[in-house]
Amino acid sequence: MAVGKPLLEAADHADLGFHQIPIIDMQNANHPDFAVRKALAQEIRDACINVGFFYVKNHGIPNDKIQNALDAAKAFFSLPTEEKMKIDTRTTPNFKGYNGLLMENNDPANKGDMHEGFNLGPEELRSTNPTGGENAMSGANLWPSESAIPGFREAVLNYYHSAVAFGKTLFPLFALALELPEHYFDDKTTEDAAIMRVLHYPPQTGPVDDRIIGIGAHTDFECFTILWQEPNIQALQILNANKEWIKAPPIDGTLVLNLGDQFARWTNDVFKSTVHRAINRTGIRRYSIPLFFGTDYNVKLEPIPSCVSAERPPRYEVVTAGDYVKSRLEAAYAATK
Ligand SMILES: O=C(O)CCC(=O)C(=O)O
Ligand SMILES: [Fe+2]
Repeated sequence: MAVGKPLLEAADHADLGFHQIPIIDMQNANHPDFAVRKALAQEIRDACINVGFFYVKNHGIPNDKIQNALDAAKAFFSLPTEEKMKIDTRTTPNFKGYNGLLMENNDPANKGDMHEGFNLGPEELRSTNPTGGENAMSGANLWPSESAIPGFREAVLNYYHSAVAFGKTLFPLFALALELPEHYFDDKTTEDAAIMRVLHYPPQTGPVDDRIIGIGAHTDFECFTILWQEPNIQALQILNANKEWIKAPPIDGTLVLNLGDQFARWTNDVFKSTVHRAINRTGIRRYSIPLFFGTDYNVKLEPIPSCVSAERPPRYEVVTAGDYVKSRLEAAYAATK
């Protein structure tokens, strides 16, 4: 176990053959005592170095907001296809709006993902970053009409804002986990660069083509993902270093937290962006709501000094967060075949 070791030493001794995903209690995320926050950051650090996934409990997102977002999702995906297609992602900049089954493909070895989704980003551009403003991911959200689905927008935005607020409390903890000043990411996270997806996975029963699953094997693009998954339905799996798929079942009262490529880039792979996929063979339709939180889109993903050494030289070409996210989205939407 890596507890207590300096950051790079812990990363060099990472144990990536995990079979279990830690559960971390976020009760003390804003505790007034620095030592308490630092201890929590240490727990997070070990999960980030060894697994790249953990569950969070006491995340503070109220249950009724989750339930209302779920009800909104169910109502939205029950709309007639032609209503949903009025907000087809392909008609908008930057993949907002609706994508139908198989319109996206997250694993280039596969044929397409067996889910449909509604995608949104921040409602307004509110960067205070000196490099802020228009960016690679700019573009308004595209909502279904209020008359087609009353209350959808409000329910989805209520959950979005709660999840963004929770996400904002995590950046200082990740900074402490990286032996950085607690507010290191503050000036890099001024615009809430968070994309959310409301997803519906139809059940796949009978013979299933292995190249058409709920969402193909992939890493996420941003710093971290806050994932709500529907209770009692097993679909999410994560890949360990021994190439074993480890189940990540929903656990009551928790959300899944996983790291994405932006953090792998910021940390020069000290934090792991772990491959995962979802397959719904339960016979029951499944809903999930991932929110992907990155650094401001015009910020460059440069490796932070505590994660670079003579033995660990920079591993990635430096690009802006926005260009990175956009290139990955373009690839996912181009790669259905
Ligand atoms: O639905 C899930 O459990 C996973 C979704 C996911 O991995 C994604 O949207 O990136
Ligand atoms: Fe993902």
